[in-house]
Amino acid sequence: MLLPYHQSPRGSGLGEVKVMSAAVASIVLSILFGVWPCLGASQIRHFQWEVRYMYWSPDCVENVVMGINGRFPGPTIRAKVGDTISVRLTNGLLTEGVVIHWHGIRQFRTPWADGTASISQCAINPGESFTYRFEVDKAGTFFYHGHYGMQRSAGLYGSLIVELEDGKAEPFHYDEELSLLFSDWWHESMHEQEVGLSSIPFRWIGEPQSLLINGRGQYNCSLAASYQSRNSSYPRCNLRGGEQCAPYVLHVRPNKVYRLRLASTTSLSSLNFEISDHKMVVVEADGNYVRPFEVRDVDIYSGETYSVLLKTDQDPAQNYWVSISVRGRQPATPQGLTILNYVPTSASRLPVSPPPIAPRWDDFDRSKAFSKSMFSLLGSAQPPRARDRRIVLLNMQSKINGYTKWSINNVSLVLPLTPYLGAIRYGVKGAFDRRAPPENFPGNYNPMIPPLNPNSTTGNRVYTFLYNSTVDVVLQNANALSANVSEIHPWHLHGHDFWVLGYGEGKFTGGHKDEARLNLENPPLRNTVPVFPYGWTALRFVANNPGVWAFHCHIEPHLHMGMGVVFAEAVNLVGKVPDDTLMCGLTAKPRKD
Ligand SMILES: O=C1O[C@H]([C@@H](O)CO)C(O)=C1O
Repeated sequence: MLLPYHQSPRGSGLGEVKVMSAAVASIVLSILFGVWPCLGASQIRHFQWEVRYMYWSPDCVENVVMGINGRFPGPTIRAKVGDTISVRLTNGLLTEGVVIHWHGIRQFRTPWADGTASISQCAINPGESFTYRFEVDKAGTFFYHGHYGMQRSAGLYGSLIVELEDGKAEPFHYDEELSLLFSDWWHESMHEQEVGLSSIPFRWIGEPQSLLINGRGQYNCSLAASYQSRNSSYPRCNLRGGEQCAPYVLHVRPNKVYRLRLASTTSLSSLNFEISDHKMVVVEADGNYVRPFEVRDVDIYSGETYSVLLKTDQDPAQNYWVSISVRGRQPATPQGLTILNYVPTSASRLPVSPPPIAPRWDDFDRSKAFSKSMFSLLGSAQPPRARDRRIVLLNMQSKINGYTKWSINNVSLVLPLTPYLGAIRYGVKGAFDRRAPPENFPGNYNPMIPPLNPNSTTGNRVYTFLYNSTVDVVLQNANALSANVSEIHPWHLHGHDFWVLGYGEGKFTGGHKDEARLNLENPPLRNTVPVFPYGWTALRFVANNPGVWAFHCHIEPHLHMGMGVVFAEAVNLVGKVPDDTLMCGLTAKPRKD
């Protein structure tokens, strides 16, 4: 079929092959798929990607990473509200499946494109291709990443930025923008990590070797060596600038306002982001506007994104440090560094003072204060006043047959072989346990001490919500297996944004005291939220997106160890689930003789 394709004026991403006009796109789509996209200036943005392992040196040490079209991190997708993204993904991994999740995109009417293996689709086999086609209906800062096994730890991720429609303005002013994708990096492969987590005795992955900014870090050397005390062991990095591990320098012009788009795709680490001598104003979180607030540094958990405004109002003859540091776990990883360079000052001129000193890793009150200073921008959607249902999810570390696991209400998630979406949509029997999962944990459970009986079970049941009902989820943190240990868990919901109603200490009882902590006036909308040690986090969402959706701890080893649940709503309203998402388990078509 010949179509009048033309190059996108903004189509800069490698792998973006062609852009069809809206009119042609809508006709083609309606013929092919029976859907009618809105007419207007929206476009279909086509990308052709191949995922492959390749040799790469993210932190100056050669490893293999999962690259896309020969790049690490993968190419940035830029689109406008209303556009349709179409990514033809070829699995060039030699012997393993792959899927890609579009983190923060709600996938209205396309739940099969959510990119979650065993939930929304079968993993794409080596050598095969699959097309992710979905609409981006909301402006904001997003990213994408692998969602099969621990492929995010292998480096399968990149940025996804959705701009406002032409003619619409953000509720804040800025001159330019820069995008920073944060990640953590191990020298041990994702497969070794998975084996260790699934072994007796348990082998924890440990802290990362390096923190990466836009895929670049420096192991065993420091950009800031000249400031360090004499007993520091890090030598100066000998970088010329063209290396894969050379820092991504932020070049800025004086007296401008920059929108920095921050996204954390870390496997494990909670981060603190700071730029020396500069304040920032937080304006967006997970694709939602927040009431602007000024900060010196930003806490960012795995799965979260922010936009912050940075005024380049410091001495333009100097350069400044940009740093990310580990929070929430005792750090064993040097801070990730790069330079804010005031053009035309030479980028190789080192800042006058040493890099910012990170807040103490266990100053949880400081972390909570940051999270609690987030409110939605005036005029944002408010939550329904009343809930229809409330579930409480206890986050517990547990044991199953001697294996170390994470469990929710005493159940550790093991995904079924047949993806839920097709299994539920077509009523496939025996695909998973159809009984309702536990809505709460026993009243006499004390989350402040290690579990008295650490043994839990595996399961794959689904929390099913009535269409358009208002659901409250309370995440209850607890003591882990060891005494005096409770960790931060950033929880990410697929298919929805939720309002963060509030945070509390200790055990959630649902009494007046707890209810009084809930903000129904201007809670921020997000898709990822932390639950702090020994505390609880309450959130509310409307089950308005027909499909099956993962809700899980975004710490990748924790999800691997079972720390997630599955939500479903109105699957009967889901359109025809594409055959190529169903070619495994019980939805694979029987062979005709
Ligand atoms: O899941 C985890 O396991 C280890 C520790 O609890 C047991 O070694 C750790 O720090 C985690 O976050």
